[in-house]
Amino acid sequence: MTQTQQAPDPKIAATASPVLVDFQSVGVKFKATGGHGDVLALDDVSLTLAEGEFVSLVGPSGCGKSTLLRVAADLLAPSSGRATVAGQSPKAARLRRDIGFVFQDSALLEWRTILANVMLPLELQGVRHAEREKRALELIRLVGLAGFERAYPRQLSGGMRQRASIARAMSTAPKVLLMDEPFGALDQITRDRLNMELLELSQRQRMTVLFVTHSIREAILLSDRVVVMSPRPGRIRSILAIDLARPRHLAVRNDPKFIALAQEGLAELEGGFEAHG
Ligand SMILES: Nc1ncnc2c1ncn2[C@@H]1O[C@H](COP(=O)(O)OP(=O)(O)OP(=O)(O)O)[C@@H](O)[C@H]1O
Repeated sequence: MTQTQQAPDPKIAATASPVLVDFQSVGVKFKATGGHGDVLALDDVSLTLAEGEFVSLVGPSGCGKSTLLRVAADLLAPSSGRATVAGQSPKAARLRRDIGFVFQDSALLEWRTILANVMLPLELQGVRHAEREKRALELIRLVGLAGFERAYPRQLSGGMRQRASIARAMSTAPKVLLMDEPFGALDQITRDRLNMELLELSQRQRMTVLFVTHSIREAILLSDRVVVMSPRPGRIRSILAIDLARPRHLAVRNDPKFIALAQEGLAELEGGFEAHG
């Protein structure tokens, strides 16, 4: 295999802010099942996210993007290397509710109202009822769902459900938000709108976000850095620094700088395929 692995540019990785997510030579191997050999899903992935940074992972299907997120979320232990979140193990970070997770499917509890869904993590944390209701109502307003507190998930559109699941993930004021293709199932206009809202929210709350998407344009629109991964075994192929001014609006996609970055990102993705094939 002639795959090249560009070393991440230290200039873009280094910032003065503390490191919030740290992957050190992370490898994940899934054990053989039912006639299939072992699957090396991730190989030697090192990546750090500084506080307040928005980093996206892009790469072909099966390159290990979700696997990397699952390592940070303590849903999966790495086979080699280590990960820390907010200076502790992912498990400790999860128990302290320093991690918020948003999936592609909103994963809301259908039998609970939107308010009760958003309050759930606080309930598990033992926060008093009055306090958790106050916080949940604020978040519901923040994500643009005021008026739908008593609605059930099935009464909401896909975009509204994703807003609710973002509010729920933010309810414990996590230090790190992990988002796995949160807008992948939405139509383009709803997706654009939620991208704008997430841009604003992440800026305002100075959130540290690790975001998985298949769309290089979505990644560039939102991120400070875009990590391009190569096909299995997933490795970091290159890292693009997105030096577009903030606050950003959808119109930035017409900016020649944006177009050049999108071309570069696409070339990196295609290069990964060619090197692999
Ligand atoms: N629990 C598991 N057991 C065995 N193999 C797994 C398991 N979870 C993931 N894999 C394999 O690991 C590889 C990486 O999967 P992962 O879901 O992380 O990829 P991805 O980049 O997120 O893909 P997609 O873009 O399609 O969501 C894939 O080959 C997948 O089949």
